[in-house]
Amino acid sequence: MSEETTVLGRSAPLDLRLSDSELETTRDHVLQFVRDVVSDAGADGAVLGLSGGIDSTTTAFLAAEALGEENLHGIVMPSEVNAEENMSDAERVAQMLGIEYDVIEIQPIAEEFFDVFPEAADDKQAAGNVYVRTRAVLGYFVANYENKIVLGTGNRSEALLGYFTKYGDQAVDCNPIGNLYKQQVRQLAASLGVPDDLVSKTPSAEMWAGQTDEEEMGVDYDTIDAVLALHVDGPLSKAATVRHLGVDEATVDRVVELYERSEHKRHMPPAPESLRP
Ligand SMILES: Nc1ncnc2c1ncn2[C@@H]1O[C@H](COP(=O)(O)OP(=O)(O)OC[C@H]2O[C@@H]([n+]3cccc(C(=O)O)c3)[C@H](O)[C@@H]2O)[C@@H](O)[C@H]1O
Ligand SMILES: Nc1ncnc2c1ncn2[C@@H]1O[C@H](COP(=O)(O)OP(=O)(O)OP(=O)(O)O)[C@@H](O)[C@H]1O
Ligand SMILES: [Mg+2]
Repeated sequence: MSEETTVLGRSAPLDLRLSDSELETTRDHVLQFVRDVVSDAGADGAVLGLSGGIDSTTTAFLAAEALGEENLHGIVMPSEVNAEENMSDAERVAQMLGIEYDVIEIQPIAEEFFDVFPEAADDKQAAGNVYVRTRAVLGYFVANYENKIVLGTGNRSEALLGYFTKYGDQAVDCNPIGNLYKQQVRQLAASLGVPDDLVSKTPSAEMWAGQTDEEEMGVDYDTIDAVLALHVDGPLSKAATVRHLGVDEATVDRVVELYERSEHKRHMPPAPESLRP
């Protein structure tokens, strides 16, 4: 029933790759999007966090092309939970593109938060979110000063699963790759000339040392993408999705659970309806 497809050297249950012409159209569409957001804001370029991961790398490649490397400012923000290799990859990306970048150590900033509320300092989710939100504050600090916008790096898979920190890495002005599933981000990255080791790197939020997205969510991205495309975004029922992909029902349930319970992250904070008394 299920047909295994190899995508960029990986085995994927559903091949979501774009054709060459679709890829070119998508690239042009994203480049125009970035230019429009910056010019509509009357901004002088954009700032983004560089993590050495595929999402920020792809976004940086696209934005450098859209805006010119002189108008893109990268910030690498290491903490004690970041692997050194990722931080040096982040610098490598900035150097490859020839963009201005700063390295800002955020451990001392996070420590201030941990010191003033030590009860939460050992809670890896709560503490991990402090690193993420600290980066957001710094991104806007630079953007305000330089009259730039903040580029987000969220993709469609993360957005639908709520796999981001509310008002953290999602606190941005736009998400250029926000309509692409993770599998398609990898494909676009490869077509843009992103080095293979970055294209195939294991995704990690790095909120704590050794974290990987797939381990935390309990499902691999290729399966997540397939369930999202067929069932959450698409028209297939749960049973048809299970049959088509050859996955068990619990896997589909898990993806749907992540989608449903993160609904609040995809909306502006609600207020009671106006009673107009
Ligand atoms: N139903 C509801 N209606 C309104 N608000 C609701 C809510 N449920 C929770 N909340 C609020 O949301 C908070 C929880 O959300 P949040 O603070 O985001 O925290 P949470 O979702 O618990 O953690 C963030 C998740 O995103 C992942 N992440 C973060 C950053 C980057 C990446 C990456 O891929 O790089 C991944 C991270 O690994 C973790 O799994 C609660 O403390 C509460 O304030
Ligand atoms: N140490 C860091 N320094 C600077 N920016 C960071 C750092 N960690 C995370 N970020 C920012 O937060 C974003 C969200 O992280 P996320 O892990 O989802 O993306 P990624 O690292 O680019 O790719 P992947 O999901 O494959 O690991 C990053 O793309 C980057 O913009
Ligand atoms: Mg990452």
